Amino acid sequence: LALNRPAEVFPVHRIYCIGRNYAAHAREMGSDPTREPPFFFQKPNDAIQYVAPGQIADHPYPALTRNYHYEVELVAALQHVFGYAVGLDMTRRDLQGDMKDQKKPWEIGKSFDLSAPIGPIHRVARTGPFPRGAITLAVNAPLRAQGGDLIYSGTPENVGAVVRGT
Ligand SMILES: O=C(O)/C=C/C(=O)CC(=O)C(=O)O
Repeated sequence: LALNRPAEVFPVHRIYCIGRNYAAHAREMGSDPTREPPFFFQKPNDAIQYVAPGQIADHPYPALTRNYHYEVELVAALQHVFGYAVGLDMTRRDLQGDMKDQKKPWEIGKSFDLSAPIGPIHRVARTGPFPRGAITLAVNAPLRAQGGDLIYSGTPENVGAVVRGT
């Protein structure tokens, strides 16, 4: 995975995502954030779709779903914390919902090719830590969402459906 300086890369080992890390997102998905702590799920390495700064990526609308969602998240690249990036935890929400109903793992809804688009990693040595700050996503222009191993830290709230391109 590329860093924000040319010719430097971060070798990705595992991709962990934190589920229901933000109370507002737990609520918007219909669960009660006071009843359970956050938890982890994983995406495979080929979920990564690197998007260079200033580029518009061609992201395929995946098979099987009729309700494909974006979730924008702060990503921490670990070696302690080596750096930060902004990533999307793309979600086949209808398939995830079916698995939730059956109390089964969410893999089919969360863990598929290109389901983890991500920008460059910014070294923490240059940025410093982020004790607070906004995470924003512009969907076709307007702002919609705030908010070794990569930790997708969970979406704050305001997830939304992806509209199939032409
Ligand atoms: O509770 C749900 O129905 C859905 C939760 C998620 O999709 C969890 C996340 O991916 C997150 O918290 O970012």
